[in-house]
Amino acid sequence: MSATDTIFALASGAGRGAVAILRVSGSSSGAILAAMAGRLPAPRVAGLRRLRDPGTRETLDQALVLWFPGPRSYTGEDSVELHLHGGPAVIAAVAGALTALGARPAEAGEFTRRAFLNGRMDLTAAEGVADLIAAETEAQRRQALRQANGALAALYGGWAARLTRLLAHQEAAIEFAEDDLPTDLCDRARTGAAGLRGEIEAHLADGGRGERLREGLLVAILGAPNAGKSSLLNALVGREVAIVSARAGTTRDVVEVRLALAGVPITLADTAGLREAGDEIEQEGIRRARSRAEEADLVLTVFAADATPDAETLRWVGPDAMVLANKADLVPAPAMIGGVEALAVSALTGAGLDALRARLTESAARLAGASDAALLTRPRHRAALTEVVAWLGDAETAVMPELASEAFRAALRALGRLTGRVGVEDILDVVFADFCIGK
Ligand SMILES: Nc1nc2c(ncn2[C@@H]2O[C@H](COP(=O)(O)OP(=O)(O)OP(=O)(O)O)[C@@H](O)[C@H]2O)c(=O)[nH]1
Ligand SMILES: [K+]
Ligand SMILES: [Mg+2]
Repeated sequence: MSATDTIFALASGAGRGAVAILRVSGSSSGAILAAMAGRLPAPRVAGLRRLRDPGTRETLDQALVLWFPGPRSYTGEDSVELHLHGGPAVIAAVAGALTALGARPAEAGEFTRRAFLNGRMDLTAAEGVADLIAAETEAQRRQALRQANGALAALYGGWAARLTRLLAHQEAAIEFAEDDLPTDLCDRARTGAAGLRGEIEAHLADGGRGERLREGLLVAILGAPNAGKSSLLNALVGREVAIVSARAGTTRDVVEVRLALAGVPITLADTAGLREAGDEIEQEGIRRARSRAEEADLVLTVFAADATPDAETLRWVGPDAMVLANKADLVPAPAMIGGVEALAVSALTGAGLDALRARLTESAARLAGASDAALLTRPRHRAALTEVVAWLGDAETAVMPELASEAFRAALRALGRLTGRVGVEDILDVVFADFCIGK
């Protein structure tokens, strides 16, 4: 598999459709299009063409074709789009012709990988493209689109440029210590490092919202047997997803449903009622309930209003929990449980469920909702930036200019791994631009 092959792939969804789009990229794209369609249309303007089999000259389809000469294409290479009639036989015939003309099927992500390699986007933008395709909700779409359009690339690219400048200053201070360059270069680098570190730390202190929005929230419903957990799950999604019965210990496995609130995808998990008794199977269910609750971004801790709060469930009253007093139709619900305000609800009558939905929506928005800021979205981003912060701290406290220099270099490498680009040439450019050393 060579990166210089001409590749093709179905860009539209698989199966029957009105239109199917085959995308071709690589240096032979133009020649392949000419062999199949005759005259090339003007760049980036759709043209109607008969596509012919290169061997038999049989017409395979009448198609709209587009010609994108590089570098002004998605991949940066010469590219072609074929808008075909969307039947499987048409697609297969045209794909066969493309193969006969020397193109090969693309691997997963290969178009975007080429776009990255050709400098059309940085790594974070490429990730944004992947997220955009995977986006299930409005808020996810917005976040992914922003990243695909280069919001993180711009932010991190700006930091890399500043870091490069700091390194250049530091290097100049070492190299030209005898010359009449400003003697406070080291101090300036140190101050600059502290400023940059502060900005990156502020970016990191986002409560994990971007990552949570990308992955979706996990909300676990926890409580004693018969508190009404499964009834609540069903009432919240408006379907009989989980089995409800008057027998304690009905739910054994974790039952999960997907929903979206505030544009945030949520997995709502109903779990086995917490208690010491029960058979082996129920105990395994309870173990799973606890482990799901531990992973959860938010726990709905459910008590039955007509029962004394049990110690087992009271342990799950905390800062990441929302306390519910269910069965409020039976008795007046306590205002507080375990020292925390309890929301009175009834899965049976639906009372309080609107308030619960509003509280959940609020939490979803707070934990992961859409933001105008460019948020980091992957653990990879967090790890790299945390490393940059540590190196900047080292640069600030370095006892020798050479050590500060090394720390700046390491910070730049970490940032370069994040965006997928960093070069020594950049550093040389800045040194010469800033100080006119050859003069
Ligand atoms: N009156 C009243 N009954 C309810 C309410 N919610 C649930 N129930 C009843 O309480 C019983 C238990 O409900 P479930 O939803 O199965 O309770 P659970 O917490 O999932 O129970 P386990 O799965 O056994 O842990 C059923 O008979 C429900 O009909 C409510 O708000 N009011
Ligand atoms: K039950
Ligand atoms: Mg249940």
